[in-house]
Amino acid sequence: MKTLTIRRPDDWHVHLRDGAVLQAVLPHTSRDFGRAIIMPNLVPPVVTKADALAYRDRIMAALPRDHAFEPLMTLYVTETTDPDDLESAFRDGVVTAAKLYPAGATTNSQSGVRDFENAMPVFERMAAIGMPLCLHGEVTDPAIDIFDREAVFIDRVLDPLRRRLPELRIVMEHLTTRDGVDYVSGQSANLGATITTHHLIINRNAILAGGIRPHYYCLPVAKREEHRLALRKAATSGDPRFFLGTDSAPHLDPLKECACGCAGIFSATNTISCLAHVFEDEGALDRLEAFTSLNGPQFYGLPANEERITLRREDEPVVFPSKIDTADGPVTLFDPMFPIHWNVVRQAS
Ligand SMILES: NC(=O)N[C@@H](CC(=O)O)C(=O)O
Ligand SMILES: [Zn+2]
Ligand SMILES: [Zn+2]
Repeated sequence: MKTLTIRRPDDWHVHLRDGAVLQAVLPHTSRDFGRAIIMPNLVPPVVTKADALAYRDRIMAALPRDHAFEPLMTLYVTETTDPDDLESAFRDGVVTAAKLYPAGATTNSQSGVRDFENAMPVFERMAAIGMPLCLHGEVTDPAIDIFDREAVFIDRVLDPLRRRLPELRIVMEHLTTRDGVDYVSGQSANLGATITTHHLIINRNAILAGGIRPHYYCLPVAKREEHRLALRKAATSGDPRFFLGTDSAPHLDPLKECACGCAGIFSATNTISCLAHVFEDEGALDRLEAFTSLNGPQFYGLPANEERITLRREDEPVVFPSKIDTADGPVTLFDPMFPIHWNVVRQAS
């Protein structure tokens, strides 16, 4: 039987939410991942050091006792973020990065930044103290086609910001296009990108296959097949600029299965199994560890996890639940639409 042992992965972009959903989804992340960058787009968002401390406490309180997991907190940048509070949160190790949402770009981004000029003092402080900036990289101009919003963001926002503040460390989150892969590949320093599991597996057809399929809708929206292929090449290349950020983003089923469904795909439960399938398909199982466990810590200046996990290729497909239950209702799990044979071997606890 085929097995693969790798350093314990980290998730460099995850939504854990709060309350009953946090309680239900956290074990799915903390079981397989050693650390994760925790997105701050709660309602209201995590904007101050005090908010981040309180949210971290709620996460730790929800953590199963036998899971060793470190949440790496982030602050949500607004036009009124206080650079001193942000610096203090970073220097005290309360937060690892700050997250910028263009206002209106995605779920709970209404408190985000409208005019980037107003966030420049925050970016300058971050550059000075070496604090990474995570970007939701899509323009919000309604005149721009939704499938072009990432590529236009790179031209209009990311590249000018990089020229103005080349020392600012930036992560282009959930990259979805060949344009993004090409841009990141062409930069020599201070730029990395996360790639989700689902963008390596689906293209935009999945959202509209025989009907509208809300559980394949996320932002940035999945693009054409040529973009998926570029993402697969980047993720499986071993290039240290690309690393895993699952963007596992749970929404209760009724909020997705409706006339104006929320964006977000919940994938924490089967992400590692899906990734092993993708890397095997690409003949790159030997580079899975770089993508899931080495490149991210290297970008963030952290040591790789010392623990290991073992994956085993089962003869029979591994069965995952189609939904998980929370006290607030069900959340549908990402279905990759192929049989999954790779399983994370669970240690008896
Ligand atoms: N990715 C998504 O489709 N949704 C995320 C927000 C985000 O990461 O943009 C969410 O919070 O639900
Ligand atoms: Zn986003
Ligand atoms: Zn996200």
